[in-house]
Amino acid sequence: MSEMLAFDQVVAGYGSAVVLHGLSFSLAQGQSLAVLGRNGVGKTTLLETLMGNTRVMRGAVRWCGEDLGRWPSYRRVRAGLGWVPQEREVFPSLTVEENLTVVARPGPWHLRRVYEFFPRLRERRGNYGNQLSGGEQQMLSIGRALMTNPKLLLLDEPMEGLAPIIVEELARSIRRLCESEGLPSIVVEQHPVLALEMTHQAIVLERGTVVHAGSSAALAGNARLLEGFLGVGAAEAHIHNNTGASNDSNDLDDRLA
Ligand SMILES: Nc1ncnc2c1ncn2[C@@H]1O[C@H](COP(=O)(O)OP(=O)(O)OP(=O)(O)O)[C@@H](O)[C@H]1O
Repeated sequence: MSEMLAFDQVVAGYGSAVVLHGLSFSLAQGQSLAVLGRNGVGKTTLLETLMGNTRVMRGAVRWCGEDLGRWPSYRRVRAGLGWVPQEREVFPSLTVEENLTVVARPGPWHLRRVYEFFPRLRERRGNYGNQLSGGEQQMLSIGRALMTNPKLLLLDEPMEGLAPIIVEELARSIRRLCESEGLPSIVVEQHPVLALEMTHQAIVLERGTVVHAGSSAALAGNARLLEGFLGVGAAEAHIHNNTGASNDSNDLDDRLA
């Protein structure tokens, strides 16, 4: 499989502060990646570096064979990087529909298709950004990234602060984007079990470097590694298995409202 993305010995940070210390990994075309690690190890900084928001001191970031070098963020969006920031950054004084159309770029994703993918957004099309629940805001943030017609979605803790039933629904949507719509993601997540279920490959960061890289399925099945790298014990798996992976859409509607 050909390479889609590679970080090659990247040293990067903010001002004089170095956060990524020679970080390397590569991702093949069509593959989704979970980026895992404890607090403050550089997961968000990896995404910020991909979007051109950090100072890269050494190394290279290659995207579809091109060295991104000093490309500004807007050029990275045009090249196919779809940024879904941790803060969601929905425009509060624009309607759902205006939030979507204001960033539209030509391609297979358009308003109708985004509404088909997230019917909830169609129902809320006339509501302002600040009138939405957390789950709806996250759908809008992902929908807005889809409207830029990306080749890769960058999701920074997409499940943060959401109710378990919404988390499961969003996880299904993100999986569906990759499996049915051919759109892979990089998922930065605090919940490793969930992130591993949503992705093909996984890397674990410690102090700004990669300390483990492999398939998500293999890591999910290795309790010793999970515990060692992330402190994830049987407790999290138990909690996760009880988050209500329900298909009850009425239940979901209630929780989204
Ligand atoms: N804009 C910034 N300026 C200076 N330092 C920053 C900035 N953003 C993050 N950092 C520092 O970089 C380090 C890594 O932060 P980062 O947000 O990438 O970690 P993370 O793995 O995503 O953690 P978390 O899960 O807590 O979000 C931290 O020490 C953080 O304080």
